[in-house]
Amino acid sequence: MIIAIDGPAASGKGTLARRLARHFGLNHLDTGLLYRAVGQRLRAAGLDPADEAAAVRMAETLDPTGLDPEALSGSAVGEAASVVAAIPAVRAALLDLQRRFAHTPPGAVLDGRDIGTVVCPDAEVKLFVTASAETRARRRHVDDLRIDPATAFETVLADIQKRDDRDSSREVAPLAAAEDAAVLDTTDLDAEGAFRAAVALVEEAMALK
Ligand SMILES: Nc1ncnc2c1ncn2[C@@H]1O[C@H](COP(=O)(O)OP(=O)(O)OP(=O)(O)O)[C@@H](O)[C@H]1O
Ligand SMILES: Nc1ccn([C@@H]2O[C@H](COP(=O)(O)O)[C@@H](O)[C@H]2O)c(=O)n1
Repeated sequence: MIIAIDGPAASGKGTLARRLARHFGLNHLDTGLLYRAVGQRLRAAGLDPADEAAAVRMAETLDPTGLDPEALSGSAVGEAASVVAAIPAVRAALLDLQRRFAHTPPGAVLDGRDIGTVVCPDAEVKLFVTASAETRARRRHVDDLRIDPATAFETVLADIQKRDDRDSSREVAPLAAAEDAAVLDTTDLDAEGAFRAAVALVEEAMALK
């Protein structure tokens, strides 16, 4: 079984994907980490994330094993990831490995922006996880305060909105719900409520197969 989970920044898709993978005995891939790793490699080399040739080189030579979510967290890396993710050749370089992961037994939960639309259009289950920008920023602000206690809520909200705008408006594989995705709005759900709702949606989708 392949479960595709897409949604905007800080919507809770990663949290949900990890729990669903555990619950259904599937592998899990946070595809945002791939774009974050490319962005981070460019930053570490002192290069501009918009440098297309360098970004493609970094994507083509990326070792996807052992990426450290902690080291790749943070808004600066997220911003760089969003810039490299708008480059079609970067996306092309990362496509095969995502598909291979998805199709490796026993199956997988992948979360990102284009899983249901591009990476795994034939996924048995597709969820589009969302929440209001203010709610998402409040959740991410809690994360960011642990790294920098001086982080302002308004900065987190502005970063999220900027990233959403870029991810939704790019020409290739924009952030969008697949036509056959079930939309799960978690604005008024805590993580446990979102998980229960998602399990029900997965079981409903599988019962129809
Ligand atoms: N339903 C929920 N209610 C409250 N907090 C939540 C909920 N789901 C996730 N969170 C918290 O919100 C924050 C963002 O969640 P998470 O990292 O899963 O989002 P994401 O969509 O994967 O983010 P990114 O786009 O950065 O990959 C985390 O601190 C997580 O614990
Ligand atoms: N399938 C995906 C996954 C991610 N991106 C881009 O990477 C950025 C960081 O992703 P997070 O999930 O870790 O926030 C994101 O803003 C996207 O630009 C993508 O394009 N496709």
